[in-house]
Amino acid sequence: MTRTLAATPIDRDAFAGFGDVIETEGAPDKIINQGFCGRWHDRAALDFGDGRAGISLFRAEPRTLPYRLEMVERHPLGSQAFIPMSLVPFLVIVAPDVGGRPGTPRAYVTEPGQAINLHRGTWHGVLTPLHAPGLFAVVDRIGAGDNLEEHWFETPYEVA
Ligand SMILES: NC(=O)N[C@@H](O)C(=O)O
Ligand code: NI
Repeated sequence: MTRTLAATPIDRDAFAGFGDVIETEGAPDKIINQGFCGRWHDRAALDFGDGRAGISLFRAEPRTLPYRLEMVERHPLGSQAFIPMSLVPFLVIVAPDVGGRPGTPRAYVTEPGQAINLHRGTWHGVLTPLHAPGLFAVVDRIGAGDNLEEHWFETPYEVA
């Protein structure tokens, strides 16, 4: 048995309680490099607590919809940003915290060129590409301590 969860286009305001949508939206904050480059400056709330920032590369198998969501996780000690290395959409699943457990998840699909940053402690599905090559830069906390808490749903969701 599963529960259905509809994926919708990601909305910056709806996502704000969970994280940041990182994109070249509107005019750049600065024009740099002799006018050849626009800078959309400081677009995510990064938080690494007592650790440090790390950049890792993830190559994840693309998934297809409907996607079976069995687990969400959270990183209590730091934020985590998913930055696709190709201009393709990916699936982002987050959930509110309800008394230390995830509430009803929300599923979003990004636009090509968008990246996301999950705020510290946000319940989320693991990195979920929808298209090859599934290559992402991930900016998250490097440091001591247990920075991973998982929650396995008794009844999985079918994300479509
Ligand atoms: N485990 C790991 O490094 N990645 C997860 O945190 C994830 O959200 O994909
Ligand atoms: Ni994670």
